[in-house]
Amino acid sequence: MSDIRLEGVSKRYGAVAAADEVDLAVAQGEFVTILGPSGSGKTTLLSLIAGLNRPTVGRIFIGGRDVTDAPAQQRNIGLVFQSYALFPHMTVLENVLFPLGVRKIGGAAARTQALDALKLVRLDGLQDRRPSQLSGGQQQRVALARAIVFKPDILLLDEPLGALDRKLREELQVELKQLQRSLGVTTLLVTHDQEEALSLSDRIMVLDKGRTQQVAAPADAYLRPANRFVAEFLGIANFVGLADGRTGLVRPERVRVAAANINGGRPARVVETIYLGQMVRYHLSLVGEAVPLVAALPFVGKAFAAGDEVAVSWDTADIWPVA
Ligand SMILES: Nc1ncnc2c1ncn2[C@@H]1O[C@H](COP(=O)(O)OP(=O)(O)OP(=O)(O)O)[C@@H](O)[C@H]1O
Repeated sequence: MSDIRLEGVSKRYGAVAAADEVDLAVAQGEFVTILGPSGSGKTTLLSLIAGLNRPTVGRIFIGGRDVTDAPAQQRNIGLVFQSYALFPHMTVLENVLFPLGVRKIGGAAARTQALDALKLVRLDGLQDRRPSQLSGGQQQRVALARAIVFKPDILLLDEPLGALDRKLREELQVELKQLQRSLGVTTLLVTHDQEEALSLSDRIMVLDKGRTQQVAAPADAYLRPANRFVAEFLGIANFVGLADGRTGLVRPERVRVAAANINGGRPARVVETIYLGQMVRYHLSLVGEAVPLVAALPFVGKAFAAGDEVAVSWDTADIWPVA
């Protein structure tokens, strides 16, 4: 049974369809990420599921129950936003106790539950501090503890790591994934960060202008995108002409680059070499066709330089036709 189900959900603001006939089924315990550019309707979808907003048409089901007209407080959902939205005058513990109080859970039981949640997000020992005495990453952990402390059926996360620097963000991504898996809580995450979506999720949903472009496992969407928009949104996309007149996608990791005089391939010139640490990225131009091409290869101590003539090739199995 699906834990979250959207059936033909639309949300219109005048002429703008922030959500446009969206269907989605999220399984119990699944981690689905909603990905799309700014204004594509990601936050709108979360707010409809949370009950902070009503769809113009369509139905929303949680745990098989039609909640389309149910108020937010009847949905047992944990929410985390990019702005931590902690209560500044309360301690960490009081912040985490808050949703329990709302649910009439108090006393020693509540305290134990809150301290357990703080332990899960690795904040044990900091319960008496105020939010202003915590780092951004710690504050977001408090927000996460507050969202899980009452054992929600569903966790909705709207750009929860958006305000953090890259390194901390990557650390918290791993923690978030582990926490989600250990709790087994059905989770919907909103992000505009492709890497975050690809690395964290069981499935991703790509949105554009309120419409679903694709719902698929990360590797599927990356290598077999439903259309050109998804291909370009999920990473660097090389488009090559196919013999039958169609266009094919080849991802940079699937492009081989060799010295020009070695075993065939198509002649190309290196336009730019970008060293990325473990990887090196070549911006290439196919000779005679002026077709730009990007290749990403593991860096093994030696790289081609701008101006070098090289030979590029790829396996036909690595080409995906796109509309
Ligand atoms: N209350 C509102 N009134 C009018 N239009 C709105 C309202 N809320 C959202 N919209 C519009 O709906 C569309 C989708 O907005 P939404 O915030 O869901 O996008 P998003 O993908 O979350 O964007 P971002 O990544 O920038 O947060 C946008 O065109 C936005 O301007």
